[in-house]
Amino acid sequence: MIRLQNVSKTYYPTRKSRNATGVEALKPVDLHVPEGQIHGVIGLSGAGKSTLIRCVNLLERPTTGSVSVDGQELTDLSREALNQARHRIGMIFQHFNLLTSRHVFDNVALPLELMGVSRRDIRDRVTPLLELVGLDDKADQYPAQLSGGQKQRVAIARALASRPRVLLCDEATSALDPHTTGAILELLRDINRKLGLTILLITHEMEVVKSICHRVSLISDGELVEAADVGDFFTAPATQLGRDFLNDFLELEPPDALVERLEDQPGAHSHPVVRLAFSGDAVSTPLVSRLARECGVDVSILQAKVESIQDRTLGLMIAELMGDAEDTRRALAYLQDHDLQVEVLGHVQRNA
Ligand SMILES: Nc1ncnc2c1ncn2[C@@H]1O[C@H](COP(=O)(O)OP(=O)(O)OP(=O)(O)O)[C@@H](O)[C@H]1O
Repeated sequence: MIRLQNVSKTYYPTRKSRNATGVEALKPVDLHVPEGQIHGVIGLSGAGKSTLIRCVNLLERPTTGSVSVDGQELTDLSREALNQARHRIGMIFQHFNLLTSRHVFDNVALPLELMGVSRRDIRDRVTPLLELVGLDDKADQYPAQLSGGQKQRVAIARALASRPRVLLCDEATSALDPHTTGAILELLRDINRKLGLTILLITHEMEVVKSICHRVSLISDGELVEAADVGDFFTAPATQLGRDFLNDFLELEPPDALVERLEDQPGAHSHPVVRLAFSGDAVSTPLVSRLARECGVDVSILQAKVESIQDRTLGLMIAELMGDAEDTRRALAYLQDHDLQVEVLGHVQRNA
């Protein structure tokens, strides 16, 4: 449904300064979001998320590459044809971008007015949309009279007015409290299911990815460095940045007192400290007793938790494996053989 090929964006100070050094916000990226999927792009501030999503509806014109939405190449279109094509691409923003002088009904009606739709057809379209987003009793209120969550609901209804095939969400919940964020994400999931709408969203919050995305891409310094189904990403991120996002989200870091004692290299009397992630059958395996029985190592659990990521269960643990060098080596091999993700955080002297 959305296909970016070789899309890059360099910002130059002025239109005529292409020979000057610009800011390379997006390096050439490829991205494919199939119909009906919710795809999240996550990254740190300044990574290029907004630039990427704004290239999809050409709010930013890419410096290179092709952008195709619903089978239509957008970069070749005339201004008028592009305006037509944009009716099929709704967008919502972090700060809602509502017109303060129009009440709720007229905010939602705006794109239809611009399309020249009759007043009667507008009523027939806007009324069920307000019901869909749960604001049918607020039609005559002004944005200033609404909460943040309600404003975003108006923005969602407005984005849906032209019956788009695709919805772009630019940090749509970043200005909302956690409870309201949950409600808006629930609404987006509902819309995705009911209308079969394809959604591309950008966020810096793992909670958003965990709650509603089917697939996620990680953006860093203008590059898409990792892409995975959400269950896989939360179980075994492929990059260090992915692991950092996951660990921050799960708040699973070794205690500070232990970090200070960690050494990179094993010593004659040190033990490895490991971070383990396990999903599927491994969650219900009596791991600790098996390591003791089969490998002869004792396991000191420093932190552990179990998370539900959509339909998967993810177990996480930080543990010290205590035994001689040969036994701990066997224990690490045992864990890897049983499909656990094992990261050795360092080594700690037993009697330090
Ligand atoms: N109009 C612009 N002119 C010049 N540089 C820009 C422009 N817009 C963005 N940039 C630069 O491009 C890079 C990527 O910015 P972008 O806004 O896409 O990142 P982001 O991941 O959305 O960040 P944030 O989460 O903070 O909004 C940054 O270095 C930014 O300073």
